[in-house]
Amino acid sequence: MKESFFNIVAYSPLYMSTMQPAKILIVDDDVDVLRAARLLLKRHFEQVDFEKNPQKIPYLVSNFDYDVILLDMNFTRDLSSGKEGFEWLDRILDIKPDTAVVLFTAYGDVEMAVRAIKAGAADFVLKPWENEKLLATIQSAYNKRAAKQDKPIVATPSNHEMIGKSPAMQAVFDTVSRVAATDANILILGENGTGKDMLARWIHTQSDRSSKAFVSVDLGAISETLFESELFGHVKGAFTDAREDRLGRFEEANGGSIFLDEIGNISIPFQAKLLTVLQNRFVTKVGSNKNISINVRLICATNRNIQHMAAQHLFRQDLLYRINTIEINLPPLRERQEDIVPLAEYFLQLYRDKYKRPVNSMHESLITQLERYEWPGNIRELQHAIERAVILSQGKTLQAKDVFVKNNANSDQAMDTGYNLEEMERNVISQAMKKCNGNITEAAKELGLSRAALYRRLDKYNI
Ligand SMILES: Nc1ncnc2c1ncn2[C@@H]1O[C@H](COP(=O)(O)OP(=O)(O)OP(=O)(O)O)[C@@H](O)[C@H]1O
Repeated sequence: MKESFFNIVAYSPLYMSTMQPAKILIVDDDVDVLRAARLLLKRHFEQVDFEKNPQKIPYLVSNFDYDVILLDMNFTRDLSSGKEGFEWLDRILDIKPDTAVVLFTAYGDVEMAVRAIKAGAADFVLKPWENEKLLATIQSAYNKRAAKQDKPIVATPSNHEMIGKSPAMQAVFDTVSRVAATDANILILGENGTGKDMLARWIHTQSDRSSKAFVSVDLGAISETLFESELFGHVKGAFTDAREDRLGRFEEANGGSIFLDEIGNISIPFQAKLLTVLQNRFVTKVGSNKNISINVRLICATNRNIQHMAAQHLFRQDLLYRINTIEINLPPLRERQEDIVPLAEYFLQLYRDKYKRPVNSMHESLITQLERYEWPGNIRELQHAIERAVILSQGKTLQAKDVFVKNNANSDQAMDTGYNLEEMERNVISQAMKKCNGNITEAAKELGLSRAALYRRLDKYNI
């Protein structure tokens, strides 16, 4: 069948051993979005179809058993209200009530997405998306559906190898090898970008639960109104718009692991609710009085000084005792210098292959600068810097100027002082990140931005 971005291209699954057994449909009227999302998803999921025209949705949903539908909220008829998204969500759920619908949402439409979740959508993803987040969201939506249908649940794919030859990282790996197979609760501490999420996934894959779900929840991104419904689920009719029963994240993770990221960010009342669930080992859906027992391995993470928070009564000491049976500290990159070059080499290989660039080595002066720089955004910053440099590089050897654009290794004065607005925004964000030692939540506060908005800009500027 000829490939065209205006029609569905193929309904036949591609069977590959590394593929996840999910059938995905993407519906969006933006051809570039379709193209980019499909390119990414087809590397991970067995069948990825796409459709530009939403009118075809009823036919497709009735005839093909999609696990997950990635649905735009606005098509051309009505550019920004999201009304069409709601109508199509309703149609899909009328035809196949158990389809997991993930909404594509422009930044600024988050309130609307929250309403959509209450109306039965599985989740939402902000456009432009972060690849890892999009993959994790689709995986999680698939797992939710699989759990309802008794289908096999798959672990979230991890794209990367975990690098670390420094004594600090060797000690971390040693701890992980001893505790992964136990069911001990683990608390991972570390600045933003130090690899907490990656380590949590790694622990899961090393555990006996690896064939079951790994469910990641960013507690910092869940609004207070959605907290309980998101974590514990709700029953049909629990509130206006609750048109279907909703599986909570704990139930979704049953048998596997749940990763509660940014645990230091939840309010005291929700800390109490979480503690009750962890103590009793059952959840109660919003609107129900039935207890559902859960069997999950708990991994939590935070970039905040949680002991200090507990001392100041900002975090419940009893909850802290529950979650930190084993505490793992991921040191900032500046404290594990031995890892900088191996990581840079690893990312160089990764992006050279991904973008098919000729570059294959790093100049000595670049190595010196990499080791001298403080890396306030830690591994994420290094990864983005190398990715950008590989894309822009001309020759076979990566030079210092390719990585440290207008920014010499250690100094703040190295920031560009021109009047280009984008450059100025980039510089202000870099400075805020430095000032807050790479802490996204604090930098976002400092800049008057939401975390999501800051993440988008960090991505945009490859900071
Ligand atoms: N040891 C490592 N080896 C290779 N890549 C790594 C390593 N640690 C982290 N990364 C990569 O760095 C990026 C940031 O890691 P991750 O998201 O796990 O950090 P984090 O501490 O959870 O960040 P945040 O607190 O901001 O959510 C990811 O792309 C991850 O794949």
